[in-house]
Amino acid sequence: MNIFEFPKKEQYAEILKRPTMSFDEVEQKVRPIILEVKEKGDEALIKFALEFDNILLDNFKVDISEIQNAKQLLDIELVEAIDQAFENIYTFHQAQLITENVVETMPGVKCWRKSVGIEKVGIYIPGGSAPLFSTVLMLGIPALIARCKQVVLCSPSNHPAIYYAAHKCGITDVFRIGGSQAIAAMAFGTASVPKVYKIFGPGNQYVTSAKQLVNQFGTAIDMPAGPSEVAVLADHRSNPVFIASDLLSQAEHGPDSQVILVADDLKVIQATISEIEIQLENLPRKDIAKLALENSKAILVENMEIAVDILNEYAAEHLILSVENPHEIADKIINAGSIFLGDYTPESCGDYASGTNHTLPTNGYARAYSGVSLDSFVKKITLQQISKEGIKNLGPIVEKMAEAEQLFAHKNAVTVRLES
Ligand SMILES: NC(=O)c1ccc[n+]([C@@H]2O[C@H](COP(=O)([O-])OP(=O)(O)OC[C@H]3O[C@@H](n4cnc5c(N)ncnc54)[C@H](O)[C@@H]3O)[C@@H](O)[C@H]2O)c1
Ligand SMILES: N[C@H](CO)Cc1c[nH]c[nH+]1
Ligand SMILES: [Zn+2]
Repeated sequence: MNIFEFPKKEQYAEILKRPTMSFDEVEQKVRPIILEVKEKGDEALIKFALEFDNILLDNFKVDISEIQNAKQLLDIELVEAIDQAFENIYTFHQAQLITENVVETMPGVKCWRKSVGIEKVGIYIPGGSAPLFSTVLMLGIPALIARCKQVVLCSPSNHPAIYYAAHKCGITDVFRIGGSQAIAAMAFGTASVPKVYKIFGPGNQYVTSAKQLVNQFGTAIDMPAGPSEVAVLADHRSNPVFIASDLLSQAEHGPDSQVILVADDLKVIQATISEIEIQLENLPRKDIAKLALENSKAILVENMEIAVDILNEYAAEHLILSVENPHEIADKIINAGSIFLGDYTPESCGDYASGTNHTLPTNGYARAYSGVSLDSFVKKITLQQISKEGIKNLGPIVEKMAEAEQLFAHKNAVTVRLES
């Protein structure tokens, strides 16, 4: 992890570059996969499962009995942990249900909205290097609350915890398919896999690029949620043991993950880097984490104002504010997927069980995108009703505007009513 001391503003972009492949580079690999699945359906899925996942499957659909009986294969403590995480995530997302007000914009002109769950959704659960069953909860729970009628789940992993979490969320359409081919299968549909309207879920660069590509063919997506990243802001009083553990928690996701430490105290940076070396040795995924650390940076700044500038430019997926006054700093952050305040809020808690969603925008997309929430699974339909009194109040305004746009049929739709 290289240290950059007091960088100038014009150096920020170079220092904060992500280690991911360029969009064109990944797209070149992914586009042919997508097109082959579109054209050949299940036949292409069988070929790619063998090529990329080394599995020979003739049936991708997971038997319902495997989903119903998965709990029995899990250790009881894990079942209890999943159950509690389910409760917390459910509670946080259910609180996002809002009652829409009917707004009277002019006397007799009433406008309102209703939320409707997207009928058919697809959720991708990463499973290439680790079976991320927590992601089933993060996507399955809001889909359940939104009352999406059909939820299709694809994952390259057949870990029973994925199936147990799916069972808890009422998901029965589960397919053992991974990577960009899974995204294409859900976008276009195949003989085995139903076509959906919107695809959700994190994944590696191939998965993320595939989502962006199928979006061009007309399937909606949540957002680009690629290789995990975290930025930590520390000050003189931060605990290097805590910070090192937080940085490593995201570094272990994959070699293309990135972690960033910003601090106004060189001693804290140095102590954190030493601590990373110590903690790394005990991690089973230390080789992966080491590679991610090669892409990672520590930045020494003059003060917290500059730190905030850098963090807003970086737009981290996760931002931990391990500082004396985290609320004050959080108020100044405008670009981040999810913010963790104080010394006792490790990002891992948001990854699994505090309640917030862990499917978040990476690679700087937090400048414009939000993470997954209940809203991601619903459409808001606007409704309006205008009374006879209302058309008298609003009609002349619409007539005037329609005439100015030279759209006389528009004007007439009002005029015939005003004259009736
Ligand atoms: N942003 C978020 O919200 C978030 C949340 C959780 C995880 N993640 C990220 O998800 C990712 C999970 O990655 P993963 O690889 O473990 O699992 P994954 O399920 O995303 O990808 C595995 C699939 O990639 C495909 N693949 C592998 N090599 C390929 C190649 N050379 N060409 C084409 N396809 C190939 C395979 O089909 C395989 O099934 C990590 O990067 C992690 O950081 C992000
Ligand atoms: N940190 C990931 C989001 O970037 C989510 C996750 C799942 N399991 C562990 N972590
Ligand atoms: Zn994580």
